[in-house]
Amino acid sequence: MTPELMAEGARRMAARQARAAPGQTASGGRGAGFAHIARPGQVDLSHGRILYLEDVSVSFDGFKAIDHLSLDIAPGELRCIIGPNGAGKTTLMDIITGKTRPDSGTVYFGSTIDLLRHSEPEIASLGIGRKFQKPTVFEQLSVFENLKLALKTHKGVKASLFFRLDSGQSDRLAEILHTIHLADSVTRQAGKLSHGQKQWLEIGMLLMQDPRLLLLDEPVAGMTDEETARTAELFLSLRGRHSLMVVEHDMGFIRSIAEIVTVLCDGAVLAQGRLDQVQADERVIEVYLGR
Ligand SMILES: Nc1ncnc2c1ncn2[C@@H]1O[C@H](COP(=O)(O)OP(=O)(O)OP(=O)(O)O)[C@@H](O)[C@H]1O
Repeated sequence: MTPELMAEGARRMAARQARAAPGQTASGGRGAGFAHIARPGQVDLSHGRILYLEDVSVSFDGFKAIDHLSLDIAPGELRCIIGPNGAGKTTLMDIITGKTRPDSGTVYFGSTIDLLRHSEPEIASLGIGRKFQKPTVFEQLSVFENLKLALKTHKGVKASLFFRLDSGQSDRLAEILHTIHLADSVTRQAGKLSHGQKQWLEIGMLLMQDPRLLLLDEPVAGMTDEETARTAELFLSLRGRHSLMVVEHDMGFIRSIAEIVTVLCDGAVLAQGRLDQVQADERVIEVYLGR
C-alpha cells in the first residue's frame, strides 16, 4: 500500500469510527485495535478491516461485471451479500481469491497484504478459504480422513492419510468435528453423507486450515430446513474467530444470520446496513426483493 493510500485509508477509518457506535466500524464489525505491529505472514488488523476493496472494476468483453465497487469487512464479522442474478457476487469472490484480476482498484487483506500481487494458491495459504456452491469432498474416504487430508502438511495424499496427528492436530480435528455437527459420523464414508452434511464437512476441511476469512457461495442451496437452521447456528458460532462473507439468495437463512447486509446490483453496492434497513430500501425492493 502506498503511504498516500495508507494515510487516506486511516483518515477515512478515523472519520467512520467517530461516526460509528463505540466498538463498531461503519460496516458494523468490531473496532480497530491500535498500536498493533504485524509480523511477516500475519494479517495486520490495526485499521479494523480484514478485507478492503476500493474502486474495483472488471469488464468481460466490454461488459462491466464489477463497477467501481468499494467494500470493507471487519475482523470477525459475518457479512451477508445479496443481490439479483448477475449482480457480480461470484465475480467479487473471484477477485478476492485471485481467480479474476480486476482492471482497476485496490484489494487488501488486512492493511498490508495487497491481494492483487498474489496468485490464487498464495491467497488461499494467506488465510482466505472459499467454499463453492457444490460440495467437493473425497467421497470414498471417511469424514475423519477428509479432515486429516485438509491439514496443511505439504505431504502427498497417501502420506497425508497415514501420518500420525500430533496432539494439537487431534484436538483441533475433534473440535471441528463437533463444530460441524459430524462428531457422530467420524468413520462414515463421505459419499454416504446427506447433501447438508457434505457441505458441513467441506466447511470443516476449510476450518482445518484455520482461515482468517471464509467466503461461502450459496451454502444452503439444496439443504433441508433443518440443515439450513443448523448451518445458521454453525456460521454464528464461527464469527468472531473467523470473518465470513456469505452470498445467499435464501432470505430466511439471511434473516437468521444477518448482521450487516450488502446488496449488490450491476456490479456495485446498491445498499448496505441492517437487514430491516435494506429490506425497506425502495431501490432494493425494486431490483431484488420485489413488492
Ligand atoms: N468470465 C466471464 N466472462 C464473461 N462474462 C462474465 C464472466 N464472469 C461473469 N460474467 C458476467 O458478469 C456478470 C456478473 O456475474 P456473476 O456470476 O458475478 O453474478 P452473480 O451475482 O454471482 O449472479 P448469480 O446470483 O446468478 O450467481 C454476469 O452478467 C455474468 O454473465
